[in-house]
Amino acid sequence: MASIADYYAGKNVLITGATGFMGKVLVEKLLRSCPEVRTLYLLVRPKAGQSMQERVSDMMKCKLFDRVREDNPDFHQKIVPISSELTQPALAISPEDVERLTSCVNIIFHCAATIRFDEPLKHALQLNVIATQQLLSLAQQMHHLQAFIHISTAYANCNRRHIDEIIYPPPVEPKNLLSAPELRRPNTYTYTKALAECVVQRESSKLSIGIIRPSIVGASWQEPFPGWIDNFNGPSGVFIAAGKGILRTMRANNDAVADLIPVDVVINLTLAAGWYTAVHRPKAALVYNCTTGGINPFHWGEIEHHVMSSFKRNPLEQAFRRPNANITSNYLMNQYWVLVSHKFPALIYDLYLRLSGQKPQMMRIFNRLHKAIGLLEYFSSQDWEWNSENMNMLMSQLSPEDRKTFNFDVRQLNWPEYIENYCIGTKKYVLNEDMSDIPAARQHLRKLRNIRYTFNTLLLVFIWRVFIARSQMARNIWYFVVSLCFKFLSYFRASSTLTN
Ligand SMILES: CCCCCCCCCCCCCCCCCCCC(=O)SCCNC(=O)CCNC(=O)[C@H](O)C(C)(C)COP(=O)(O)OP(=O)(O)OC[C@H]1O[C@@H](n2cnc3c(N)ncnc32)[C@H](O)[C@@H]1OP(=O)(O)O
Ligand SMILES: NC(=O)C1=CN([C@@H]2O[C@H](COP(=O)(O)OP(=O)(O)OC[C@H]3O[C@@H](n4cnc5c(N)ncnc54)[C@H](OP(=O)(O)O)[C@@H]3O)[C@@H](O)[C@H]2O)C=CC1
Repeated sequence: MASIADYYAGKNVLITGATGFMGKVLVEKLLRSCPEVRTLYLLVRPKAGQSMQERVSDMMKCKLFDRVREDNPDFHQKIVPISSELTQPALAISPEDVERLTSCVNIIFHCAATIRFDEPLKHALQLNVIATQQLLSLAQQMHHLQAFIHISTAYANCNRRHIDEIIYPPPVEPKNLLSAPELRRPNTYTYTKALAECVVQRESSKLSIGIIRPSIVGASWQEPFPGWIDNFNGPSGVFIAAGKGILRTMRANNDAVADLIPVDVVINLTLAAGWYTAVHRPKAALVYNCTTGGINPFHWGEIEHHVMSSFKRNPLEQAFRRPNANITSNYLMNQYWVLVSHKFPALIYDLYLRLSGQKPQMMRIFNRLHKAIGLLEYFSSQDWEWNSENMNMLMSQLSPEDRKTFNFDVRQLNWPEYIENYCIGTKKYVLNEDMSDIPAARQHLRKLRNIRYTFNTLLLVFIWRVFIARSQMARNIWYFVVSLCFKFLSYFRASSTLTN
């Protein structure tokens, strides 16, 4: 049987969502590990005043593509951007481009989606469901299509505890989308991704389909280099906020499995699934739960520990406070720490900003942070069990060489090392901070520690003074404690003089 790279040789690949986090890693890996691939057609929209060509050229200049650039400086010749706005009728692809795509595309990777948890339902449906339906219709017109790979999420069925590699009945009949009475999901994202799976499954008699369900996608593990990450989504924003000393408490279950999956693992599995689907043409859509919890579990409590110690070793610049965050599943305890460790320092800092003639901002930052954290807590407070038989089956189908090149064996993942690289990745690639500034960042943390000691001492003295001034009993206790200390001191001094 052909190896994965041999299969992709000479193939025309269509990718949606190529400018996104996972799309970029997919494009990079295809170009690097399948150098004979013919053309990558990327459906891209103009955005923020940039044309689609400008966006794609900028993307290819990014550090992520350094290794590909080294291997083949002309790699951009294989990339053809196609203008498309997925929320428009017929995906807003010009008739000439439709003609071109239908005559040559061999495999489709559909990554585009809105992944915001607070997306208005109408827009989430438009992009995650209706655009998927339209892409499937386009796929059916393609004369040489061999596989359609849809990227879903492991949380599409998060209303269940145990999740098999099957498509469950939709939360509502997709045809009656806009009259949905209630979501029965924590957000519009998971709801619309569940609907999209049904829409995809319904075409599986006409197309060869694979559905990839990653859990919480994090920084790269190994490829193209460890720790690559470019956004604040999911845990990345939480890690950064904790590393900056802003986030000190969050509601999460220490003992619940943190089902993080490195982005390169997801992409390797996706490419392998594309190969398998095209070569074996399974009769029904195969679903691949792409998760770590059942294979190499790691828990939120352990993540907290490793994130904190990593940011103490490699601090972020200009931290607000020393990184020291705790997670708790207790609602009241969390509320207490929110008050003491978030709101109180924010108030004091905003007061300082006001007094120094600057605009207060900390309370606003905390309000946004609490909104974001509130949306994530559903996922960090409980666990799920995913069946990953198809992932294992796929691994068993790969040659030893492909198993190395397209490695998705998460049993080999060393979590502490991964988390360390992840935290360093957020520093280098999300915040664009230089590693050479670490000594200055450490110095800043020492300054913060001294400020805290001074503040705490002054606060203690102030409280005690107020207390002593008002209560005879407090004064008596104070004199008693002080005289006891003196007695102990003179006892130890006397006994040490005797022994000498
Ligand atoms: C106590 C700490 C210990 C650490 C250990 C414990 C860690 C527990 C972590 C738990 C994490 C659990 C995560 C579970 C997620 C599972 C989900 C299922 C997986 C998936 O299938 S999809 C991927 C997940 N999707 C997301 O994560 C999207 C969630 N985000 C949103 O929905 C919105 O961004 C949000 C949160 C509603 C905020 O919206 P809004 O206020 O409108 O802000 P913007 O998104 O427009 O962003 C504006 C601007 O701010 C930047 N930004 C965003 N977040 C942060 C941040 N945390 N810190 C700093 N800056 C941030 C953002 O990039 C934008 O910048 P621009 O320059 O682009 O304007
Ligand atoms: N990140 C995660 O933790 C997880 C992600 N997934 C799934 O993986 C896939 C990729 O996610 P991820 O890369 O993180 O998401 P990103 O938000 O980083 O990327 C989304 C992509 O979709 C494109 N897109 C959005 N709206 C449109 C539109 N109207 N027209 C054309 N393109 C559009 C974006 O293009 P543009 O640059 O123009 O905005 C971007 O390329 C999604 O299907 C998601 O559901 C699943 C599990 C976890």
